[in-house]
Amino acid sequence: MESARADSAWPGPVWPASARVLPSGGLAVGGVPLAELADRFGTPSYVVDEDEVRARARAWRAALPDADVAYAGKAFLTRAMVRWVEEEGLHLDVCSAGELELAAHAGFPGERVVLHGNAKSPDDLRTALRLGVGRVVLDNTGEVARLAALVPPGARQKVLVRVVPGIEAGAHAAVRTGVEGQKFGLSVDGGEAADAVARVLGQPRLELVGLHCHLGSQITSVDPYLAAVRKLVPFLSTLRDVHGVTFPELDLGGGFGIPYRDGEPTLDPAEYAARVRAELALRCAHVDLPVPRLAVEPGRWIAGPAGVALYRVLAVKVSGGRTFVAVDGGMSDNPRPALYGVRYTVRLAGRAGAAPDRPMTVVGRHCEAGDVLAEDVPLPGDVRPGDVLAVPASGAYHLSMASSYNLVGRPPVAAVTGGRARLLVRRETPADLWSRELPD
Ligand SMILES: Cc1ncc(COP(=O)(O)O)c(C=O)c1O
Ligand SMILES: N[C@@H](CCCC[NH3+])C(=O)O
Repeated sequence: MESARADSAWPGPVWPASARVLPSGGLAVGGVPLAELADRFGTPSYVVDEDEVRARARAWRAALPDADVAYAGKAFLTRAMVRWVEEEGLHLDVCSAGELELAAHAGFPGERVVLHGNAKSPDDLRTALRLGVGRVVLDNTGEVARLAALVPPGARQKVLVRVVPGIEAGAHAAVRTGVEGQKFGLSVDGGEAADAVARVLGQPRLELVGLHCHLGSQITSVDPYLAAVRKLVPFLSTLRDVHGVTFPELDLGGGFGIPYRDGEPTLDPAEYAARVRAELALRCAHVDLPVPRLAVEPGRWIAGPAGVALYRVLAVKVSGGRTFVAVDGGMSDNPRPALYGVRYTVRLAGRAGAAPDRPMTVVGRHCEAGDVLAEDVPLPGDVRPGDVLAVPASGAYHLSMASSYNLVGRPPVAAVTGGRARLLVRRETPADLWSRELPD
């Protein structure tokens, strides 16, 4: 293998820190050339840089050593990922019995798991109790009695109540969960949150340890989190006045944004920690409340920048004055451009040094015109079938949102570290796809 060396101009912040341009012009991540990975594991495929995941998990632990940092598994979850975040001392946020079972199978301690969901099924709740999850976040009033009825006599389940602070934050309407009038949580202003708290306090088998809110996703400023503190601390003070109780925990959720293209902002954990801590201390002092222990739930911020998606170019054509580069994946492995209009960076993996001098539109192989991976991105004019394209910031909400559309099969995941690659998840095969069908 060629030895990797740094290049001054790029790779930039949208790539894993280990990304290097090799003397041949190829791009390597984790010490492994991406073109080599494309040959070995096929395309499309996802590559995840283990060291990047671990470094990002550590950045949150270092910023908030006295808080619980729960990795939001919905962003990207495999057994290896569960082990990495467990070893880095994180907690884990799950939102289904499936994610919970996977975490348990990978040996993640139940006590460090928090279960979310606006519509938890009886199976979700039973599995949570069976596996001994540390916290269940209640999201509707009906759930209070449903959960309490499942807790065995003599036991108590720790819970939080998810509240809606009425704060607008997040990159797209579909991922704004702190505003009124959407499906998550219980409104502070509307009185539903106070009602739920009263109900939980009336359930001897539930132990209410605090409030939870999650504002939304891809948030790049700390300001909305400060606004959440300013909203929730007075509410905690009212609850103390009404019920005579104070709660030891406050979970402010996740949503921390990352860059998808050069020059885009990211949220800095150290800045978040300093400003949120200061605001919390100040607001609690104002109303004479003990400062609760903080919890945060980064998903995208930890997994996103660690992932690179690889595609092989199948066709290049000019049509209607535009150049289309068609690849062997698409909206089945990355629905995010279609869902949220996200714009990605694209480079040639094998000829990374070639000047990206023409705007081209990278499209997938699926049966709809909206199957566009990257619109008008600069690529070298001589891009041709057989070239491998690398798309950074593909670690979060790619595999976890992949589908079997057109029975193309979901891509494999290869982990890289220290110049070695290993397959974590194999490619979904046609047999996997039709094996669930019953005989006629
Ligand atoms: C409750 C909760 N916590 C954490 C997250 C993680 O979000 P992100 O990946 O944007 O950090 C989500 C998803 O938005 C969520 O719903
Ligand atoms: N799935 C979204 C984010 C939603 C986060 C989960 N609550 C994305 O791809 O950006």
